[in-house]
Amino acid sequence: MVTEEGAKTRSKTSRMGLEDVLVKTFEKTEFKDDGSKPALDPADPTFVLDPEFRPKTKHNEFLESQNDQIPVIDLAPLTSNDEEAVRKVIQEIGKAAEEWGFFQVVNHGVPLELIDRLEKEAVAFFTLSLEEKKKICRTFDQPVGYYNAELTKNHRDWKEVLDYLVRGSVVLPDESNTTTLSITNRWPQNPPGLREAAEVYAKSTEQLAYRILELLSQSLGLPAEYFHKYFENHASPVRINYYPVCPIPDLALGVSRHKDPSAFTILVQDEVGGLQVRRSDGEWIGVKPRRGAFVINIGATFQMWSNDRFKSVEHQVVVNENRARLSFPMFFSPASSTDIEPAPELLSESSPARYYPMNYGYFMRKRNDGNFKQYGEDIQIEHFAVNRDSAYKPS
Ligand SMILES: O=C(O)CCC(=O)C(=O)O
Ligand SMILES: [Fe+2]
Repeated sequence: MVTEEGAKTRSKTSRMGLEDVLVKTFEKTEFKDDGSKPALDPADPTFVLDPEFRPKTKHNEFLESQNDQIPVIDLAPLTSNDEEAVRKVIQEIGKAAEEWGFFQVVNHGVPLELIDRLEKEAVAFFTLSLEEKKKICRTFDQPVGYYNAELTKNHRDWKEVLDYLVRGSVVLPDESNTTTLSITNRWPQNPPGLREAAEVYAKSTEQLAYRILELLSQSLGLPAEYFHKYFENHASPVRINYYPVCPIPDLALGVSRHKDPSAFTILVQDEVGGLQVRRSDGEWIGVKPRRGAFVINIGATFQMWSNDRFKSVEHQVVVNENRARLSFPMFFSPASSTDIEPAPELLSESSPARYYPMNYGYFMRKRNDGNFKQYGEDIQIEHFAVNRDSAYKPS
């Protein structure tokens, strides 16, 4: 429900461009200010999805055939001097980004202990009382911290989150560059070790993200550092997702179907399972948990940069009645001032640009507006497609 207050804050949001910071939106529904309630109330009808959006397969159902699994890519050769093996990794990554838009990486250099440590701290945090967690509740002026009322594509998610920025803080200009907004991570007092575990995890994941960025560029035949310049002021968020046990797992989703707007997302999931990817034939394929592996998925930004060679693919999260689930996505995103367009080096007469340039900050703002049904269309990069009769076509 969007209240009058929600409408007010929405326009404030547009003005400030807060969405540039967080990939997902915030403060779209009001908190029930009742610390004694569970963080998610199964009696709340907003969790019940229309039949067409409900999950078709369970969190722990996976197809057996290897051909039905998203590719698993071993990054071990990157630390060797074996150029041929590195070339093979680049090729595999490019192929996975083109065919699936999703892949897993192993031997990636992020120590397993960092993941285990963050999992332990995250469980300690999310099992605190709602009242305690809400002490660092996300607000408009500080869109980082705890939240339990997120919508994805206008559907309520069965999840709690703790959002923070990889680089700790960011100063954002507003649209007219006259005022700035300073956002700084907010950490709970309890558990005392969460902050450090989260910060170390973010730094280590950021290094891996740069490595993946380079490999993706190389697979397109571009220099490894081609896209680095867009990330100098990146404000990529990490999201600690906690999906509590859900008494209505056939009716609700942890995260409804969506595509990420990031360049790509780099995610660790625990052993419970629940992430599902929509294959080109429409089938939802479960991503089998692999201890310590990172799941990488191409976001809208890289699809555009690659002029549709890479695919940004829909995914969703299925919850279950027996076990809570954790996942830690980092949405590796360019600075909000970046204009995204197909890389000119990839274009030719026979392969012209499929998109008009799109400002990343603008894209994020519009995505946010789209989450309020009455305010805006839920835009996708397709709205910037050259052959579409698009409202966003430059005049
Ligand atoms: O929890 C997951 O596995 C995926 C979460 C996700 O897709 C998102 O937060 O955008
Ligand atoms: Fe996602």
